[in-house]
Amino acid sequence: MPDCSDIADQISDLLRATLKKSHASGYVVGLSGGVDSAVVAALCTRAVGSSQVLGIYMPSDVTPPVDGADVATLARVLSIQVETIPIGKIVDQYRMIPGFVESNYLIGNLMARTRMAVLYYVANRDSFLVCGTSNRTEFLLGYCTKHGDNAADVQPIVHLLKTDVWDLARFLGVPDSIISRAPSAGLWHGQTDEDELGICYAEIDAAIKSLDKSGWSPVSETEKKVAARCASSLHKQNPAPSLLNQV
Ligand SMILES: Nc1ncnc2c1ncn2[C@@H]1O[C@H](COP(=O)(O)OP(=O)(O)OC[C@H]2O[C@@H]([n+]3cccc(C(=O)O)c3)[C@H](O)[C@@H]2O)[C@@H](O)[C@H]1O
Ligand SMILES: Nc1ncnc2c1ncn2[C@@H]1O[C@H](COP(=O)(O)OP(=O)(O)OP(=O)(O)O)[C@@H](O)[C@H]1O
Ligand SMILES: [Mg+2]
Repeated sequence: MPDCSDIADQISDLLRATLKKSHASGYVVGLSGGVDSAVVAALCTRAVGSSQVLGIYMPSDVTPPVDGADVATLARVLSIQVETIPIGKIVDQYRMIPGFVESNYLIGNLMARTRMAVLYYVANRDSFLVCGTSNRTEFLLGYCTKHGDNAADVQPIVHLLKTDVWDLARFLGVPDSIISRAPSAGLWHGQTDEDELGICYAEIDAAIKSLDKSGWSPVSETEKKVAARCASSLHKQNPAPSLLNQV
């Protein structure tokens, strides 16, 4: 991977150019206490200044208090404003759907889409853009809620693997408590990315690098698993199939 300083400069250029072209007033970022959103908030601050960055912390009924503490530490370090918008009661309203089925999976995806709706509400309210936090590993694996946490106006770190995001976090001075925590979507108690995916990020990223080199011809079992997951979630990356181009 190129030098972190070059990467941060390139991303800052993208963020400045996107904001200028849009005539928007700043960036809104969903802050979870996790490393992806922390890195994105740090990059936005570096690019456009802390007064043009607004963090939104959206705890649910299953959010551990440590997340809020890490968000507060990050806000202090970056000197950015953070609004807390709890989503528990909003998500609860979905239970009024006739025949509602209670499951971590269904509620989890509703939470991710609720956070997306809140971020766009704030963007509309303040004439801001929603800054995305997807990294290349989760983008390729489709490890995200479609039209939920992957929905944004700009995706500054989507070309970086998760292991590269950790390097960039260290370079940017993201607090250690955030860098050292296990990645989690936080959609249910005890959820971690690596448990749900069944492979650790170091192995996934090594497989992606090897696939990049071989032109995506998988050899090892891990490469086969990763490639299969990527193939089955391509619909999350591509525009919805339509006949538009045939008109
Ligand atoms: N072939 C196809 N062509 C077009 N569309 C297709 C499709 N197959 C499914 N779909 C659509 O996609 C839907 C399934 O996708 P989706 O709704 O995303 O749901 P799905 O991929 O099943 O679940 C989301 C996964 O991402 C994880 N997640 C979510 C949010 C945040 C994070 C995080 O790391 O922070 C992780 C979550 O824990 C879960 O494992 C289907 O219900 C259908 O509407
Ligand atoms: N409690 C929350 N409050 C605000 N935004 C959230 C919350 N939970 C998730 N999000 C948003 O959803 C995004 C996707 O979550 P994801 O877990 O992939 O990233 P992360 O929490 O920043 O880092 P990590 O993957 O290491 O946990 C977050 O980056 C953030 O923008
Ligand atoms: Mg997280």
